[in-house]
Amino acid sequence: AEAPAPDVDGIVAALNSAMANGAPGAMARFTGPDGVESLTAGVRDRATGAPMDIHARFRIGSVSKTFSAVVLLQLVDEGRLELDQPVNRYLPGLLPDDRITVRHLLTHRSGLADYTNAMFADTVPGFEAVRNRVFTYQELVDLSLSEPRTTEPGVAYRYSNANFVVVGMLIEKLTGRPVERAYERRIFKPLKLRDTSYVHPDTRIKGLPVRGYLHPDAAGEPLVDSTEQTVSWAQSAGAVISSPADLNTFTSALMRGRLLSPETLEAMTTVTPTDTTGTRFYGLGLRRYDLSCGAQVYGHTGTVQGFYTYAFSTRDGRRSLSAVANTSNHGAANTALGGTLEAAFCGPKPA
Ligand SMILES: C[C@@H](NC(=O)[C@@H](C)NC(=O)CCCC[C@H](NC(=O)C[NH3+])C(=O)[O-])C(=O)O
Repeated sequence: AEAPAPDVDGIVAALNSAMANGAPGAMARFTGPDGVESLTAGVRDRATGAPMDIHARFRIGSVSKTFSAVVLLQLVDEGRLELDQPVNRYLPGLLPDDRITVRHLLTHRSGLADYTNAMFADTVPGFEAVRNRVFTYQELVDLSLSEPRTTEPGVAYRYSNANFVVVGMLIEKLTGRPVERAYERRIFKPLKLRDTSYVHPDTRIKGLPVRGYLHPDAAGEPLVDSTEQTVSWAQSAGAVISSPADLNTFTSALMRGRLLSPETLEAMTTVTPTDTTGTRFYGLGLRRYDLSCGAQVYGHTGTVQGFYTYAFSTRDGRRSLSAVANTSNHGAANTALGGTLEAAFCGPKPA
């Protein structure tokens, strides 16, 4: 059946709802067979009042995990490593358990603890303590290993940033270059993602920035401008900067098979449930959301101080939606922004 046209009013309503729940601004960009819809609401800068701008750049958080997964899977396609081999075969002595495989990292089934839970237990103090820090990959792995494993390898899905820190270490070991070189040569340049960059540990967003605002835990406390930070606590798990159009291009090109072999893309999109709702799944560095109309969309969400992002595409790559709100730790705003997915991919709600 032909896909429904996007519900543009529904997308706008979701952006306004994100603002009603604490986001200074929000925007969404949909690409489909009938063209592009670019929608903005509110401001990208509270101090100047500059309106949200569809060409502005922002921190995409864990959508970076999909970029990292693509690079590692390209190395699998090139025969440089195998998914079911132990991580320790490629990074000798790194992990205390030889049973943890490369696939366990990409599926969040390694059991490596997520050090960000402790790091950001107190949102603003935690952020201020690390916003200008530069961590080595090893320091982040050590933070993870200082906490107990969360599952026996392969037994259960336990989301952890540590998994994609190790993915970054694998990329640098196998390519002999910093991870940003791999992103640039293998994804940014071939897809002409001119608004997309990996500038760690630089703290600035180059080009036209969306400024991000962090809500303190205590209600009523003023927002914190969290735009400038190293994101060194995440790196290959969350430090990419991009734009709505580049995220549309990336998710569509990925699903169209422009970045990986058919077999590896098939492996990437082979998912298991992440919860009991029957609508949320994870493959290899990739989420699948099953929407109310039956549409299945593939991509990732991203949470980094001051920014919440969705970047999803249909399996055929013909339709894609990217959306961002410039606040992060107001769950209601994040859920409201998620309404853009239903509106974009399912069309108007039946009357
Ligand atoms: C879950 C999300 N993961 C990511 O994007 C990664 C990079 N971010 C995190 O793990 C959250 C870090 C804390 C954010 C902070 N929260 C707190 O400080 C809570 N006390 C904030 O909301 O900005 C994803 O995969 O979609």
